[in-house]
Amino acid sequence: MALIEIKNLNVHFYSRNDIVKANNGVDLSIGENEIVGLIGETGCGKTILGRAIMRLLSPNVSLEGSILYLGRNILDLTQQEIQAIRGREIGMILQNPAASLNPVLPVGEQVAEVFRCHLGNSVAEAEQKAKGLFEQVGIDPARMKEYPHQFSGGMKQRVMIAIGLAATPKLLIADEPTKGLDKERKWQIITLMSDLIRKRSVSMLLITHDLEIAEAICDRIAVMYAGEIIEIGRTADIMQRTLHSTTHPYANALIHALPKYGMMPIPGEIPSLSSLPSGCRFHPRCAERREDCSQVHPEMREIQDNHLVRCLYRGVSNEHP
Ligand SMILES: Nc1ncnc2c1ncn2[C@@H]1O[C@H](COP(=O)(O)OP(=O)(O)OP(=O)(O)O)[C@@H](O)[C@H]1O
Ligand code: NI
Repeated sequence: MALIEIKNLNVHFYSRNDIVKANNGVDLSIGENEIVGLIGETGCGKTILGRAIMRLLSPNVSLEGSILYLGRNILDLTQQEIQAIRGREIGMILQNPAASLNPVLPVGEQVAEVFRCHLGNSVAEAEQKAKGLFEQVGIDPARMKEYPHQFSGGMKQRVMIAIGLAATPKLLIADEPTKGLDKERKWQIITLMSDLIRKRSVSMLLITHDLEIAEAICDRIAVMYAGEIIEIGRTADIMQRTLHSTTHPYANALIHALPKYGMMPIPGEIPSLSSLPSGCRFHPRCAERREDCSQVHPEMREIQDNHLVRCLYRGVSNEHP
């Protein structure tokens, strides 16, 4: 059984003037010991998907579909039930570490708290375990008494990783864990995270803009566009540049936007989630669009083993007539 099985998830926000369709018909599974990357341009709905799994969404939301966690639908759980899962079985590292840490509590306390509250450890046990964890994430335990403002961005991110992993959850949702870090720190953090996760057999949903990071550590990659998953498959199959005929034109464009592949900007504008384009949502920006792409909304199609693409023409034998 998959750890997480998301089926036909719709997450829509209702405001006075419009409906923001942040997630549309999302299907995604995460297996045990698996790292899945969720990539896509800003505003496409990645964070919302992560927050939906944790049921951390504002009250103006409408949720449809299901998110099965070990067979139980998270969307049907009571507040009490979901609270027992949050932090304990599913951990989350939020996008902004500065805002997620408590500014008036020493960092050591914030890690020890997880052991006390979620695992019922005594104060002494919790402190001991927190100390061990600080060593594992590369922070001198002597700094446990310090406050978040005394830490650099990279060090704060290490504290967040310690908090996220303290209870050894089954799944860690990491939302842009390397945002704002320089290149060297970015790779330090990502290597640290993937090592700790693999060692503890934790699965991870890694939300990122950074395709190179996703390529380096993910088993599979899901590409999101305008609230939909438009391609999902094994990392090597997604990143395979020479197989253009099997990669979604949008995923292709993302790959070619990487500095090492020519830094080609993607033309056109990111669509608004409150007025989505007809047909294929990418068609207004797609260099390969055909006539019916503006009318027919493509379904996900398996074009290779475990590789699905939402495009009318990819992988179809008459592609180059
Ligand atoms: N409570 C809300 N009410 C209305 N719209 C919302 C709400 N929360 C998020 N949105 C909208 O949902 C869309 C998707 O946001 P989301 O944060 O998931 O994007 P993202 O892919 O994570 O982008 P980024 O890469 O910039 O973090 C955005 O257009 C955002 O404005
Ligand atoms: Ni986000």
